[in-house]
Amino acid sequence: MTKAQEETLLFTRVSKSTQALPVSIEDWEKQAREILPDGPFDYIAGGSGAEETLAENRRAFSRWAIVPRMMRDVTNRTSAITMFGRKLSAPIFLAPVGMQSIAHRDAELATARAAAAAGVPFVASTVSSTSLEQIAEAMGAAERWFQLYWSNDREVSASMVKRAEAAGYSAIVLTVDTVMLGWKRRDFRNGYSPLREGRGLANYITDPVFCSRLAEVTPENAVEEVLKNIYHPALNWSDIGFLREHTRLPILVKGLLHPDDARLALEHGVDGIIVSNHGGRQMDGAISTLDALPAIAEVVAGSIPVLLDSGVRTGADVVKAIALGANAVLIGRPFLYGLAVAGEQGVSSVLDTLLHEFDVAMALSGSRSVEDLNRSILVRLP
Ligand SMILES: Cc1cc2nc3c(=O)[nH]c(=O)nc-3n(C[C@H](O)[C@H](O)[C@H](O)COP(=O)(O)O)c2cc1C
Ligand SMILES: O=C(O)C(=O)c1ccccc1
Repeated sequence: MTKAQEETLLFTRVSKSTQALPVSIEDWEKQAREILPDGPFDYIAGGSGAEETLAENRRAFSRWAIVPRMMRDVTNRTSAITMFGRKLSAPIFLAPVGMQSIAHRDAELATARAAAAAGVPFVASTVSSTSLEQIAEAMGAAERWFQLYWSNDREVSASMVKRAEAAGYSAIVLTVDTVMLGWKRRDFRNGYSPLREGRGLANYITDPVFCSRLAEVTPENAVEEVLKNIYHPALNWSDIGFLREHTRLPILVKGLLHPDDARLALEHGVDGIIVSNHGGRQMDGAISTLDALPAIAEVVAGSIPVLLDSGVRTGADVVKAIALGANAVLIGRPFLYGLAVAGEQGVSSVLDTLLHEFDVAMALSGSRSVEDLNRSILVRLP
């Protein structure tokens, strides 16, 4: 980029920022709080228990400082990566988030369109407000993965995975940290349960196997049956074998924090790991993901992709996670705040900011590519 081009970029950004849209995630969150009722806002923003892990996820990023390198000619740089043989424009994904209609009426369709436009992969949740086929249609050929919540009735799991494969999803993300729902005080206080409200039914009531299990397909019956399946404490490593028999797609497990579990994931032929504590919404008191990452990256040693989520908010956060061994990161709440405040445009704006921040952070830390980022530019603060 020439100096003139850079000035133009900066100038457009400055003139754009005179519009009403927020610039920082903190500001997006503030506006979302103003727009949304307490129930949905607290459901999105909150964590489980005393919300210690929720806070710890952010603190962990502050405990690492970037020690940037200079004089490295960062004119020609790229944030592109390759994962499962596919080229992605940046190491940034939208995390699976269910029931997006609680944030905005356009729900997942708005998010999926914004993701497709930005070239950022979208991970569709099992408990989406719109079906995986509708989401696929909104995305055209853009990269999408499907997140599976295991069902006790595993034929339901198999059916959803088959549908995802048919609808052009290119990986399956099995979430393993939610065998039951986390203990969320804010939701008890607000008496709020979007699942009970029937916000996450779309993939279930469009599923032939799921529907065949209902005496009659009514929203009430569907909600009861979903609640029965969402509680699946029997989930264990042997279930990976069952999934493998039903799909040719790469299988990632989401929610690992222990290096011994990473070892087991490799033994069971998993294709990728997402280091996650569910954004501090499941096991409160759990280790932050940034603290859990190095030991897992060491076990995996580059043999399969390792992704991280929970607390990623800025371009510098992305640099830190990658320098500590992640191949990519996912963001959850930030895009939801964008969605709540301004629908598709809000998600686009949050993504645009994060992608540019990452590019600037990479360049200013002295890196030309994602592969250039490593431990040598980080120090752990006392
Ligand atoms: C409102 C909400 C709904 C979520 N729903 C799902 C879900 O359906 N499936 C899943 O695997 N994770 C779900 N998550 C967890 C996210 O995928 C992700 O792990 C987490 O939001 C990352 O942390 P962050 O919000 O700090 O970026 C949800 C998170 C939020 C905030
Ligand atoms: O809210 C969540 O974090 C979540 O993952 C979830 C899980 C099951 C049903 C609804 C939401």
